[in-house]
This record gives sequence, C-alpha cells and structure tokens, in this order.
Amino acid sequence: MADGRIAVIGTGYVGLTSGACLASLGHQVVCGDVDATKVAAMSRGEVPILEPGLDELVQEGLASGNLTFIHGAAAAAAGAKYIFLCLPTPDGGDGRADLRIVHDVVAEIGPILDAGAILVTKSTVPVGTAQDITTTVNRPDVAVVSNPEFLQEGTAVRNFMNPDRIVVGSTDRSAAVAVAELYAPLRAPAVVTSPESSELIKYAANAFLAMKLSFINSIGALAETVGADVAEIANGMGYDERIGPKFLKTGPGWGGSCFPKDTRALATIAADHHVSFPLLEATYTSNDDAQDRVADKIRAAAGGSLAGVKIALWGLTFKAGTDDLRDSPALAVARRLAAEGAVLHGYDPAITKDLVAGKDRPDVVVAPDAYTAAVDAAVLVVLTEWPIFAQLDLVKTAGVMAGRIIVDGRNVIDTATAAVAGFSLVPLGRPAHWVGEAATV
Ligand SMILES: NC(=O)c1ccc[n+]([C@@H]2O[C@H](COP(=O)([O-])OP(=O)(O)OC[C@H]3O[C@@H](n4cnc5c(N)ncnc54)[C@H](O)[C@@H]3O)[C@@H](O)[C@H]2O)c1
Ligand SMILES: O=c1ccn([C@@H]2O[C@H](COP(=O)(O)OP(=O)(O)O[C@H]3O[C@H](CO)[C@@H](O)[C@H](O)[C@H]3O)[C@@H](O)[C@H]2O)c(=O)[nH]1
Repeated sequence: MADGRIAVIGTGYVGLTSGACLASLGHQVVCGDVDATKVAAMSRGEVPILEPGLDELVQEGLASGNLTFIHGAAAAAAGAKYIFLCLPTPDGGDGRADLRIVHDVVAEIGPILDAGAILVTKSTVPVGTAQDITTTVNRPDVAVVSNPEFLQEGTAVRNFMNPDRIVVGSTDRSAAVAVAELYAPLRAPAVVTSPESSELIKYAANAFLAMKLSFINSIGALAETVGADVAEIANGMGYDERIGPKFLKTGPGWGGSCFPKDTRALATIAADHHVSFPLLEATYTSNDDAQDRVADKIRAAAGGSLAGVKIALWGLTFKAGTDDLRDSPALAVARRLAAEGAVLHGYDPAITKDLVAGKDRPDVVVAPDAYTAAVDAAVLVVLTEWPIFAQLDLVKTAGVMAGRIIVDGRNVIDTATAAVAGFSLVPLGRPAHWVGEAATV
C-alpha cells in the first residue's frame, strides 16, 4: 500500500466513491467535507446518495478503520500525503467552470500541507488549473497532479474499480506516477501526460460522448420522418469497431451534472484561446432540438395545446440508476410543458419529494407510484429509462388515465403491450404505432 495517508476533499458522487473505493484497496483515507451534517451521517455509515455498492464499501471502510470522515478541508488535509480535490466546478453562468471553491480550498490548505504532499485535482477543471494551483500554493515541496475521474453515476463504484484507464498529468512526473500507483491493484493502463493534456482529456472525452449522443438523436429525428428505426441504425453502426455500440441510444436529449456544463466549458476554453470549434455549439444546440422535439410530440399528443392539461411523467432523474436531478433532460422537457400551462404529475423510483419550480425545474407533484401519477392524465410520457417502466401494468395504467397516448422518450415501452392496453404509442426515432386515429406528431 501507498506510503502515506490519502485525504479526499468533497464527498459527493466523486469524492465519496473515490474515498470508499481507495479505502477498499487498502489505503488509509480521510474524507473531509464542508457539510457537517453529511459528515456526521457518513460517519454513522449512512450514504446520502444512491449508488449501488457504495453503502457496503463505506460500512466496510468504517469497520476496518481505513475510512474516516471529518468536518472541513484543512482537518482532512493535515498530515496527508495525497490530497484529492473532489469539489464542485459548476457552470459559472457564462459557460466557464466556476473554480471559486477549488481555489478557496487550495488557498486554505496550501500552507498546512506536509512537505512532500501531492495535491491531486480529481474535479473536472479547465486547462491551466494545475498550473494556477501550483502558483497559489507556491511551495516547491508540494506537487500538483491532474487525475480526472471518468465514473458514471449509477455505476460509480463499478466504474471506479474497473477503469478503462487512469490519467495522470503533472510537470512532476514522479508525483504523477505515485498517484497512478495508488490505483495499481485495479490493473488499468496508466496514461501519464502533461497537466494540460490531462485536463483536456477529461473535457474532450465528455464532449465527444455528448456529440455522439446529439448525433444519434438527430439521426433519430431523420429516421422517424423517413420511416426508418433509430435502434436498427444504431445497431448497424455499432458493429463498426471504429464507432462502437455504446452511447447510441436515443433519448430526450442528454443531461446530468457533467455533459452540459463540460461541453460548454470546453467551448469557452476553445473560444478563450481563439480556436474555432463549431461542433461543440452544434452539440448542445442539437440537444435543445432533441428536447424541443419531445415536447412537440407531447403537445401534439395532447391535441395541440397544453394549457391546463394534466401530463404524467414517468422518470425525473437525468438517467436511470441515479437520484441526481442536476440538468436532467426529463426536467428540461417538463419545463417546456409547464411553460405552456401543463399540469405535471410525476413518478420516479429515486425521487420522493414534490419538485418546486426553480431555474432548472418546474413544479411537479411527485406521486408515490407510477399508477397514481397517471390518474386522470391526458398523456403519459416516459422520460427516464428505469427498467421498472417496461414491466408496469399498462391495462391498469390505461384504466386510471383520461387519455390513451404514451409518448415514450426512451423507447422502453413494448409496442404490442401498449396496443393491447389500448394505447397509441409515440416512440422516438421510429414511426409511431397508432391504435386509434393517427395524429401528426
Ligand atoms: N458526478 C459525476 O459523475 C462526476 C464524474 C466525474 C467527474 N466529476 C467532477 O467531479 C467534481 C465533483 O463532482 P460531484 O458530482 O462529486 O459533486 P457533488 O456536488 O456531488 O459533491 C461535492 C461535495 O463537495 C463538498 N464541498 C463543497 N465545498 C466544499 C469545501 N469548501 N470544502 C469541503 N467540501 C466542500 C460538498 O458539500 C459536496 O459534498 C466536479 O468537478 C465534477 O465535474 C463528476
Ligand atoms: O446511449 C445513451 C447514453 C447516455 N444517454 C444520456 O446521456 C446522459 C449522460 O449519461 P452518462 O454518461 O451515463 O452519465 P454521467 O453519470 O453524467 O457520466 C458522464 O459524465 C461523467 C462526469 O464527468 C463522466 O465521468 C462520465 O464518464 C460520463 O459518461 C444521460 O442523460 C443519459 O440518459 C443517452 O441518452 N443515451
């Protein structure tokens, strides 16, 4: 095991997963967070987020003594050899990543770090941040290493424990290699780079995946107008090893806490360096188009106007398997409906409280189950691909609804089952299968 303790600063999706996983690899890990209530809960083994396998790892770590939690960044960093910054880097409002929390924490802990400490940025940060942190810390005895994280929410533990690669970038190669060695038991390839390359690898990977999704969503729009099926197209494309089958499922646009902000941040990095990169703007404008298209289908299914119309939403989170609502495409579609006067009732396996309108969400009454959400609804809309939605009783659903139309924004509802229940099904990226009179959608 590594010689020296690990501090993880910020215990959200990335920090808590990283801390618990590194502890399970045998490292001594102290996780620090500014949120004292959360620290107290985690110290009791309570995990505040939905991530399969994380509860067990946290409890194991606490029991073995390899994992502890503490209030505050400085308390965690004191005496540590490796300090992983897993802090938020949200969109600052102009597309650029807001680095204030990162810089404040670095300024706070810089002076108290042990000689020989290695400060690791695991947060997604713009090019030049490692260099800026080096300048702020201003200590020749402290190295800075960029080590971006590629985990996906909902499969975070599995992703962390089975990484495709470990990326480490630093002007201090031995520090970069020392950080890579913390992951040695995972037997992943280590990509050792400059800090600038490492920082850009993260943004490039996310923006590339978002671009792939925008592409398939636009192919889906084309497919449904020419009578093709986007799933068949994705299947046929995916066999080409240069393309690959993953990230080709059409949906109501892509979202989550990373793709939207990171695609915009990369666009601002390119613009700030006077590099023309029109694909990035097209990537997110295509995403707006994808969300508009789903809203258009719902309005058409409701007969042309949404004013006062009750719509049932199955799925609110940004994808299945997570409780995260940040930049959820489901809510982006819902916002469009609410703006036209729709009354929204929703069900999501991971969400229990009603949503209150704010910058990123409309009012949504959250029902305790899928059928209750559908009561008296004119249109049922599937927005998140929770597997349970494919197994629900559509005859029972039809029995409680006012209307008989499902707009399936994830193509998870079986066409034949929907038809048996008397539903007209409006899918994405393939022609609609109408039971009754066809409408234009
Ligand atoms: N969520 C993901 O799937 C994912 C994956 C890869 C990379 N990232 C990147 O990792 C970073 C963290 O993302 P996240 O989703 O884990 O964020 P998060 O919002 O879930 O967690 C951030 C944590 O930092 C804590 N915090 C805030 N200010 C603090 C301070 N001053 N001192 C100590 N703790 C503080 C918060 O209380 C919170 O627990 C971001 O840069 C993000 O882009 C996220
Ligand atoms: O075939 C697909 C795959 C994904 N999505 C959507 O794309 C969005 C993002 O999904 P996913 O990438 O699984 O979610 P995240 O957990 O946000 O993970 C992304 O963002 C993280 C934060 O940077 C990175 O670490 C991950 O590598 C990167 O996949 C969601 O809205 C999904 O519904 C689709 O519509 N179709």
